[in-house]
Amino acid sequence: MPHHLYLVRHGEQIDAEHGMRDGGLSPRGRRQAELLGERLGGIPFDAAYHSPLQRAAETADIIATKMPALEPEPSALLFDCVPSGPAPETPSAYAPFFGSFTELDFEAGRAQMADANAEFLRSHREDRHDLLITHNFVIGWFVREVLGAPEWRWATINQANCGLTVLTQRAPGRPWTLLVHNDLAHLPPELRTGLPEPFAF
Ligand SMILES: O=C(O)[C@H](O)COP(=O)(O)O
Repeated sequence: MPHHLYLVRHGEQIDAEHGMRDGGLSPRGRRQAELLGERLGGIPFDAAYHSPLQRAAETADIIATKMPALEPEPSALLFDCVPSGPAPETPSAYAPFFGSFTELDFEAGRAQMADANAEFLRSHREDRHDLLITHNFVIGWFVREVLGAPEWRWATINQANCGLTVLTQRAPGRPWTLLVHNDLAHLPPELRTGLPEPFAF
């Protein structure tokens, strides 16, 4: 009775590099979403949820055009957030990264992600496939959670636009496993965007 949770980062946002807070997808982002939709087309999803932000909602709409039975719904649990702050054991090299956020960000983010984990990682008795279309930090936190890694590790787990990450629970009550992380096989090199470091693979 496996339960598969497919985590997808939204497609490339228009003007993201200029710091726009939210916006629609760029032409490249729309193409990323189309190709991801084609890749996921054969999966019998039970449900799909997306962050309410425009870049995630548009990605969900495009993916859904490839799967007419799928009706993605917005979920505030998938909103972009900062899942937690640094802890005493956080390596000092990460201090500048966390320094751009506030205690309020950390508090709200941790509460949101606790609710998101409780909702989307709960056990089901039947086979299940759920699709979540969300943000880089949110996916990093889910991966950290199932690996049992220290909280600050979410900041070091990154995904490209329309990269595919899959978490699986083989049966109710069994541990969640990381089956796939940031798989980009459906995207040609010119559509692999959204990671801070240059990458070409
Ligand atoms: O990684 C980040 O900076 C935030 O989570 C925003 O990511 P997004 O581009 O996936 O929305």
